[in-house]
Amino acid sequence: MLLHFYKMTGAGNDFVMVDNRDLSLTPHLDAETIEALCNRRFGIGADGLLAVEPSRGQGDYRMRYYNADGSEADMCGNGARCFAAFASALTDGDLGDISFETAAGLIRARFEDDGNITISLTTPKDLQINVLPADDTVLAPVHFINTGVPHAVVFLPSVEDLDIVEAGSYLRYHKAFSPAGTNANFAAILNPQHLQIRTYERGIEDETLACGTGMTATALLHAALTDAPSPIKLDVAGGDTLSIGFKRDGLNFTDVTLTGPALFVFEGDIELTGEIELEQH
Ligand SMILES: N[C@@H](CCC[C@H](N)C(=O)O)C(=O)O
Repeated sequence: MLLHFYKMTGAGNDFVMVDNRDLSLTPHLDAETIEALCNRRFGIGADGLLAVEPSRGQGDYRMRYYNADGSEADMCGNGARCFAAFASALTDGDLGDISFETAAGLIRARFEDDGNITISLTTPKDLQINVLPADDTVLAPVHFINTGVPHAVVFLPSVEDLDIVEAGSYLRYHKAFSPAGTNANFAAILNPQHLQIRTYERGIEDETLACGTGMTATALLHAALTDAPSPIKLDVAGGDTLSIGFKRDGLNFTDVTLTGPALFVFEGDIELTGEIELEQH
């Protein structure tokens, strides 16, 4: 079977995008196939795959997100911006606001005049300060919040030279976060409203160049710990700077937004047996 796909990137977090509005792809979107499509040496190469599906009652569409290892996750922040642009383009949208269901809840997307996209996230939950103490691997106390998917967050004086795979995989598989595991974020405070962040992602099992729900988790925990006001900007490993907005009442956060880019990279067809045939333009 020949699968038509699009490749998009949200601040360096990259995705295979497929149109499954008629649900004809559903039998083909198994974990093994998704892992093969996301493989960077034998497939298209991506951190994950996003499928546009019909709404089941709430919103204009349903967003399905799969990590590069084929596991399905409840939410993806960078993916949600790419999903909004892709779904809007598929339906010749006028780039007006759209909304879509995710397993984490309803997400709204707004297309900004500068080309960025702002998504409104679901209300974060399970905020915990000092879940784990500093030790030889993570070097500072570990905090936690679920911003659609689980995130551990560690604030350090610098994240430039940190071994993210070592520290990230340690937290990702730590018994404190089992059985679901967690994504792991490491951030340095540049000024009260500006952070630098690096993220190890569950399901990719490596550092990614950006993680939207991870940026959100880190900004909210930073605000909870320091009283920093909204918005908070974050420099990500891919080179972009994104912005998190929120309202806060103590440790409760509402009206959480993530603003950043979503870009088309290329489109093509791939035979699901493995041969890639790119379209000529
Ligand atoms: N890259 C995403 C998060 C994707 C899900 C994550 N890997 C998980 O399994 O929890 C983002 O931009 O939020």
